[in-house]
Amino acid sequence: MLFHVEMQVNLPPDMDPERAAALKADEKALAQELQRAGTWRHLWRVVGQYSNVSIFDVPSGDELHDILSNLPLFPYMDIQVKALTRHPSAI
Ligand SMILES: O=C(O)C[C@H]1C=CC(=O)O1
Repeated sequence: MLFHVEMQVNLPPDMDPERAAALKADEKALAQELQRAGTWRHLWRVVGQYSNVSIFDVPSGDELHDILSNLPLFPYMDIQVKALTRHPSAI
């Protein structure tokens, strides 16, 4: 199943910079592992925002929830998910 996921990152302005850098490095490593595995199909930056638009390919919403809730930045993100299905006019 494909899912369209928007993640808005809201790190507290007073977060320790070393803690923020460590979270971002951990997030990057996991994001790249999931991309290599074909699970995180697309990852795009939204211009002018600390947010991304992503496409995930996972068997179920439960599995997507597990992945998203285990992201290091999860406690600091607002996430919106849309399940996708094939458009009848798509070629
Ligand atoms: O930067 C972001 O959009 C948040 C998150 C998603 C992938 C990653 O490395 O960080």
